[in-house]
Amino acid sequence: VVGGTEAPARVSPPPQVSLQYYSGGGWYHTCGGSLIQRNWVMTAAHCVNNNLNYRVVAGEHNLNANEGSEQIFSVSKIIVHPYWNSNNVAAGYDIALFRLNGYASLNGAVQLAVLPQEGTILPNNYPCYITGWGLTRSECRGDSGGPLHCAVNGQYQVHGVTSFVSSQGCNVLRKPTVFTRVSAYVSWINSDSGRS
Ligand SMILES: CC(C)C[C@H](NC(=O)[C@H](CCCC[NH3+])NC(=O)C(F)(F)F)C(=O)Nc1ccc(C(C)C)cc1
Repeated sequence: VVGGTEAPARVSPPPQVSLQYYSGGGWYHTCGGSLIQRNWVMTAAHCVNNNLNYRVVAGEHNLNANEGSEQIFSVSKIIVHPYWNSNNVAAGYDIALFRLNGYASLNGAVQLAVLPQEGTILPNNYPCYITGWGLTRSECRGDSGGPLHCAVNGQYQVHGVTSFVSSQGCNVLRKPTVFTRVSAYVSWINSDSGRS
């Protein structure tokens, strides 16, 4: 995130998770995600590389410190939207679901995302914010897949999944960040993640 501020610890705990991959003996943050059920995470399809071994960390605040609130899960299943085409991010469908090998405990640091009503489109200039551990200067890489939080009737909902920015970088005039509109995928999410 460019021009952001550190999240107030433990205040309105976001459903933000860190998606990490294993390489050369260590785990690396690669994308954000949102906890949508105790054992399901929603992220961007462009975050998925089938050659990588992933884990999900919920209750993460400082990536480089163990703060005691972290809950770490391996991933038992990855569902990428069937229409996702990695050669055409502009076409959309940049959304994927990770099933966790366990159930997150919900507490002060770990909460579920509230998804919007199917089809909801917020008015222009509606105030929303993004969270993530992405880079804060050159690119914003690492924020991909993370949540766009918008308050509706006093309740924060995850309306977007961070998808892409201009190839000139993250904070370019007249080149807005593009999010996958979650409300267009609510039935797909509910059917694939076994939600009622
Ligand atoms: C150096 C970085 C900033 C390049 C930039 N990267 C991105 O936008 C990446 C991944 C995009 C998925 C497609 N591979 N996403 C992000 O950085 C995110 F904004 F999500 F955090 C990009 O590819 N942008 C892009 C890609 C395709 C288009 C088509 C619409 C032409 C436009 C911009």
